[in-house]
Amino acid sequence: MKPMIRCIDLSFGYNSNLIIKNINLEIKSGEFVGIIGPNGSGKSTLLKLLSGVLVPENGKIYLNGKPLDQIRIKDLARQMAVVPQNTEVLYDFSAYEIVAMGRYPHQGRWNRESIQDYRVIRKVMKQTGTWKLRNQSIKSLSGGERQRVIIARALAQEPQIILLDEPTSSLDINYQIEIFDLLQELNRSGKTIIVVSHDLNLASQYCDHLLLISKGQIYASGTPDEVITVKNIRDVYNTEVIISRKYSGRPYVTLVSKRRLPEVRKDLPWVHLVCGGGSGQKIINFLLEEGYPISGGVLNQGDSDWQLLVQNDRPVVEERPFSAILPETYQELLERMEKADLIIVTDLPFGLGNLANLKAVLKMREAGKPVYLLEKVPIEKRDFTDGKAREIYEKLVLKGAKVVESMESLAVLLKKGGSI
Ligand SMILES: Nc1ncnc2c1ncn2[C@@H]1O[C@H](COP(=O)(O)OP(=O)(O)OP(=O)(O)O)[C@@H](O)[C@H]1O
Repeated sequence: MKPMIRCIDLSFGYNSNLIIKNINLEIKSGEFVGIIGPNGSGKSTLLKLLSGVLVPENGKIYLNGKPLDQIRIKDLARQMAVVPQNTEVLYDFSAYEIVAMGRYPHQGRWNRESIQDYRVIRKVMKQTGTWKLRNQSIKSLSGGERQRVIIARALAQEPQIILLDEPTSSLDINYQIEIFDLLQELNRSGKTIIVVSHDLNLASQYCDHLLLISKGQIYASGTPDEVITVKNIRDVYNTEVIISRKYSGRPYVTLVSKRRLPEVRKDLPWVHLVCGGGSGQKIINFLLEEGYPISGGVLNQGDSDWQLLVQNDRPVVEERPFSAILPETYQELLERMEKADLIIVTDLPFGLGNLANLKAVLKMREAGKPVYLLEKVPIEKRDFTDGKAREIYEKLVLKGAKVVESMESLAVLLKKGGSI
């Protein structure tokens, strides 16, 4: 599919100061794109270039294959609507009148409002929950209500694309969620949404694609999982964070004061985790927040536990997606496990592809390394190796590996020092 928006070598500066430097990007129809980045990195400037408010110094922008600078203003407004950062309205219009202004690209110079205009205005005001506010003065509305009216005005243009510059910046958390829910609904109904946001967690939760801007360039572009990583945030914001995936399944950023950063604490034992398929999420979150030095693996690239460890910059012994553990990876695993002070095995399913993990754990236990088996789901229910996994598991228990039934009791044991 052809991109809806395409930027080639885009550069722009106010005066002689280059703010946007050689940006190349493509946005497809139906995408929900978030533009994130620190203050002054150029997010609003990029949005203004995309909407044609600013003209690039160099490079080209195409909208549906046509150069943006060759599209007449009214035609552009039928395809693209903008919700600017400052939605302060100076005049005392009613909410209805504000939304009606969005119909201008569909009206001739002297045209009055038609039945069709009225129908669209009513539809978009109902869609945004603002119809009941239609006779109220825009000045009398709360920030959240006013923002929804401004979004309704954008929708009244009946555009394919809506660009929004920090639409939730002055809103409380309730309205923030409400606005992003509304954007999601609009996106699901087919609109392409491009939103600048300072809120990494809202952007991560709602957007399919993120552009992380740093010093006028795209530092990272991809899914929230690809972009929201400890390393990217450290590099671009110069800030330490912990990334977890507690509720939505999307990366969630927790800010950590540099003073109490639980960066790998040297006084805590090194924990190696054998996990996979999300079975390690809770324990990884706990260990990261407590500052344990941790590693994991063997994990297949792309696995959710692999993702969480990699996003948090922790060492992982990895294998290609869907590939079984190869002999050289097994060797690497043994070396990694040898360095650890203890090993935790979560209640992951075992198949022939990852059975070598369990073999390595047994080898370590035989050499005296403490091993904890976190077992909420019994091994019989997750053994897909015709009993081979169960056999190793039983040997492990015989050799003194400790079976722990809940994350909470494991946490208590670890706090006591973790030795068996
Ligand atoms: N009209 C202007 N004239 C001169 N410089 C400007 C103008 N608008 C923005 N700038 C400068 O361009 C740089 C990028 O600004 P921009 O508003 O695009 O950043 P941003 O990433 O949206 O920032 P923020 O998150 O603080 O809103 C900043 O250094 C800013 O001071």
